[in-house]
Amino acid sequence: MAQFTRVSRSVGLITLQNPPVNALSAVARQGIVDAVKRALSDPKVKSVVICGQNGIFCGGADIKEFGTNITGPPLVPMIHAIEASNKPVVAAIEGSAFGGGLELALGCHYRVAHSKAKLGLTEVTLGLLPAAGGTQRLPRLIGVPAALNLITTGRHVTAAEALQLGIVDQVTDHNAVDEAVKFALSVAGKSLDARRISTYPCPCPSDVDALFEEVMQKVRQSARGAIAPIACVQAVRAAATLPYSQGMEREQELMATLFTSGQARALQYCFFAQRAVGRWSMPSGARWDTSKPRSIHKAAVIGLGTMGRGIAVALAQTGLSVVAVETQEKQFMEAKKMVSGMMERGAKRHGTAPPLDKITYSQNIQAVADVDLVIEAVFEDMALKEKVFQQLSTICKQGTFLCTNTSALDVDHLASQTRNPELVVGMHFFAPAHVMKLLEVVYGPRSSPQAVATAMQLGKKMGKVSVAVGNCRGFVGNRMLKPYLEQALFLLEEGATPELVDGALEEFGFALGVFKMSDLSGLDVGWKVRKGDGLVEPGLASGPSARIRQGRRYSPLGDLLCEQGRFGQKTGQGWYRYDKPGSRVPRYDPWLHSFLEEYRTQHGIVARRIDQQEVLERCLYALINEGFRILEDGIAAGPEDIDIIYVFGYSWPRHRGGPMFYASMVGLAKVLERLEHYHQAHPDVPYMQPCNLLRRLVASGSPPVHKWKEAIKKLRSQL
Ligand SMILES: CC(C)(COP(=O)(O)OP(=O)(O)OC[C@H]1O[C@@H](n2cnc3c(N)ncnc32)[C@H](O)[C@@H]1OP(=O)(O)O)[C@@H](O)C(=O)NCCC(=O)NCCSC(=O)C[C@@H](O)CCCCCCCCCCCCC(=O)O
Repeated sequence: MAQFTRVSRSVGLITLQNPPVNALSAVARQGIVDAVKRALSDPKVKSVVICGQNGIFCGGADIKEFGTNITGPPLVPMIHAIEASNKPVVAAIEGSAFGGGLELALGCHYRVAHSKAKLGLTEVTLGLLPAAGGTQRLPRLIGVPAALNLITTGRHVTAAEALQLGIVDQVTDHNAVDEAVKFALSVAGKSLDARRISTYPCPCPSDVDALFEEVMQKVRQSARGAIAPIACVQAVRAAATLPYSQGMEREQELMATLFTSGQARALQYCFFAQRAVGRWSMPSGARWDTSKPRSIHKAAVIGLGTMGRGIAVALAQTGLSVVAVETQEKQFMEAKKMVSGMMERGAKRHGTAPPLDKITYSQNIQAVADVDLVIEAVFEDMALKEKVFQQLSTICKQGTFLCTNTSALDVDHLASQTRNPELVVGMHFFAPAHVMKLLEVVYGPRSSPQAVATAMQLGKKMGKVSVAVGNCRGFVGNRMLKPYLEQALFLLEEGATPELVDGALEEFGFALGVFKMSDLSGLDVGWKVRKGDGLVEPGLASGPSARIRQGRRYSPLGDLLCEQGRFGQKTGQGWYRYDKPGSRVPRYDPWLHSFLEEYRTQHGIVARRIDQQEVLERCLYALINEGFRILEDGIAAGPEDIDIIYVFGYSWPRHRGGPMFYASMVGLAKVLERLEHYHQAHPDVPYMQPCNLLRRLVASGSPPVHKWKEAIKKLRSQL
């Protein structure tokens, strides 16, 4: 797990060998300890280089070991031994040096990085802090403000930035190991007194208290309830105010609290879930590893509204040739300008050239005749989409994949409009499409495994986290959103306010509560869908039947707001009031509160006191219950798929691990009991009726979330 060789006569080369990322597992740590001992005791070795095999230095501690009984030599003394060595040790950093990997490099006396390498103390993203001396060495090396920035965000820095910050001593475009060996030869025999970072004083601004107070305030605001960033600040504060050994003690103390926390479990679950969703499977048995994607060189986007523009930019940024089609003159001219602007701003941020020449624009759909894949992004209207798919089926060359960016409509029905339904899949992007990381790839019963594999691969190329899901109304994300939104409206009817409901959800960790989010997306979007579903009845009718539609409880509150022209931010009024149309800061709206009171009086509802716990239980458990139904129906292959969709697409707080993980943390029996309670209280709300799968999981002893897939398979086979 760590190979020792002698190179250039006097350099001991230690190569970490733990594929795929050279994580510091117990065996790897033992390997390093043994190799270092060997290097230090070999009189022919005058200096040492540590590198990783296969072009990656080290991905840090082995996350799979967390939560198990950790054996093997601990990291901290191992790194101390390297730092204390009287022979110079040089880290040769290629690929990545993350977490414990960078901490290992900081224990070395010198660091040489390849120009393409990335470095970072990423522990905070896993609910931890850099506990192998990272919080104590980095501020001593680069100063408190820069270290705080890196440690509290887990941000990756390029080799160039690392050089500028002083994290590395040299950056090379050549082979980093060869360069590190040359470097090691040049420093052999030199004094190491000034190279042991733990002995450095911590460079600190004069008013430490004010600095940390300010940083803590900022971190608390952006952490949305996550505890690790706060512990990171506390640990760096120890570096700034205590001698190194006491700082190390504080680092360990803080790590001990984080290490066993539910948040760390949730964040580490998300890390693995994000990778697991790439290993997709379909109920037909088709899988990621047996389905070969086709290469896409040229793609088209049909419809250059908000979504189409974002998709065109995202495609062009991957280097594909893109044909962007918009048939309406006014929209066409506006879209061309907007798309160029979006690409220019993106390029400026990344310091690259905008890929303007990658896109050709046309007002004629015939322009897509020779593309390999089309993404239709016209208005969300089935009749219009049907027409587009019929046209595409005749215009496009043989074998072109036809994708729809619908957010809820029936992908299989669209496939039925074409000659080759096996080439049709949904690619559901989230707005803004060139920014949001999530992509739902929706397969219908006739979609071929190759079409799914191609869409998944294209998503990956676009930098998206792609999740393959089955075809149903709203797919996974929007289907689960419906009961969540519905509960929020029922709570308003019963006595809550938008401020109370949003406050509870934001305290839980959502970036925006449900009403602020609705104002942002536009209330008219859902209104149009409800009209299409025959749910909207104009006017403020009274009597018990006014709040029943299609045999179930219905709240017309959203419809009533839309009738008043209150569409949210864009009209300056929605669930909140805004200073002017397009403003983003929601303000308390006395009109809305009187309107709610009037509404309750009209319907004979006596407002009652609703607390935050009821808000969370009703909104979140209704959403989770639908998640179980989705698993039961086979629309999502496993809980990880749902959780990743919610974390990346719906701002579910990552430190809570996604809705299904959260349910497992709360306890399935508790979720079931609360759903039963609310269903009894509201028998006319079918979403509150506990799903069979949830009942059966509870009956089978509430297996942990990573065993649900297996349990569901078993339950299915028993039917
Ligand atoms: C490295 C990457 C950038 C590579 O990306 P790439 O896209 O190439 O590949 P993948 O991401 O797909 O990964 C491939 C494969 O490898 C798995 N993997 C990746 N990293 C790790 C890892 N660190 N450990 C294990 N496995 C890993 C990944 O899951 C994939 O496999 P899969 O089967 O899932 O497909 C990228 O992978 C990446 O970013 N990795 C994570 C980097 C990272 O964040 N590292 C930090 C790790 S945490 C750490 O280092 C902590 C340190 O500070 C050490 C602290 C010492 C702690 C000691 C314990 C103290 C206990 C104290 C408490 C005591 C309590 C008490 O008192 O009782």
